[in-house]
Amino acid sequence: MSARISTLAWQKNAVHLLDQKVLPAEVRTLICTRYEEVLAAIKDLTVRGAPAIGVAAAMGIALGALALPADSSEEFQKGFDALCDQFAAARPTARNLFWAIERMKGCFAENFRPAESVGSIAGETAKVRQALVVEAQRMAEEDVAINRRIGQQGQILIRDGARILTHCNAGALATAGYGTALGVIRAARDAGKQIQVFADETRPVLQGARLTAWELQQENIPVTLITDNMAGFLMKQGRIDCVLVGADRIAANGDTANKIGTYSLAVLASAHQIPFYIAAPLSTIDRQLSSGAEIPIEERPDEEVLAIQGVRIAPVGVAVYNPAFDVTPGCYISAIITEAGIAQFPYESFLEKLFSEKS
Ligand SMILES: CSC[C@H]1O[C@H](OP(=O)(O)O)[C@H](O)[C@@H]1O
Repeated sequence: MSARISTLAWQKNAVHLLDQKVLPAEVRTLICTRYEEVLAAIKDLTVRGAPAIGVAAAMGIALGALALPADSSEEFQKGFDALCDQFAAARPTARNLFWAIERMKGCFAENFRPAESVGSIAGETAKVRQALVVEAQRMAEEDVAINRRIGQQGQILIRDGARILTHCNAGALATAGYGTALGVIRAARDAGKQIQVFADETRPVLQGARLTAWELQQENIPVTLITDNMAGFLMKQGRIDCVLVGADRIAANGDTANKIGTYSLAVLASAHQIPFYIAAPLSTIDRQLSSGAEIPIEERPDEEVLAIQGVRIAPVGVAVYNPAFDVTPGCYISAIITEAGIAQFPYESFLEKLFSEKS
């Protein structure tokens, strides 16, 4: 077994982030001592993946709160709210980012009592600052436990000998550990099932080629790298038994936003009668959205399409379109695997049932 991949960690009032921009060529940790560094790391994909950016934002907010000026209760509250607003603007699609910020706001509200006098402000804010650190660390631990439960739930869908196609990276690197889609793969492996994975390279920034292939190799899980345009050919050859991917935001009707290219895979899987599975924690589900039409789709810098790891591959001046996600309608999704159980179409009722059973 490889050493556990440490995607992110809180250590001695600093946030340690495995720098995913340089994997697999280099295994480098970015040590953030200021919240601005965590914020920048979310924006530039140093840390990425819906659950991972949620936990990273929580740790970034806790880090920022340690340095908030507090000459008065109002100043401290305003500073905290501004911190949360900055992280909420980092990336628009992953529901987990906003879910994590809401958790941190709840922790603040639960622990902060406006000081009666200037003299007591220090004591008041010290308590809140520590509570936020504890909450961020708790979210990281909870995420790993949730992913393990997703793995246990989902592995029953994976037969012995299964050939699984995955897209992007929904592994330990996209979470606080263990992974969602790759968590199901780990659980199936641990249940003694012989599986093999086909990993889409996932343009433009190659999370599949650089991250999923590397992550599975660390644990000797058989993985074959393919380019994104090969998936249909393998399905036609009868070499894929199921598609298994993560998610960034799931609407109440099961419509799911995930890395660009996921929708194409879902349509191809449907055309070939291949099961198409989403693995995601309940914190990815946005019950306020009735359908995927309302999910904000992030558009990212042209440079991600124009170059690969800094090497230009397109002519200067060419127009670029770079949506980071697409939305797969629930009718193309065979099952949504969560820590509370497996939902199937029609998703409104199934997902509501999972939430009610969890609470
Ligand atoms: C377990 S969620 C992983 C999810 O996030 C990825 O997007 P990005 O790498 O841009 O953060 C991708 O959509 C994955 O499926």
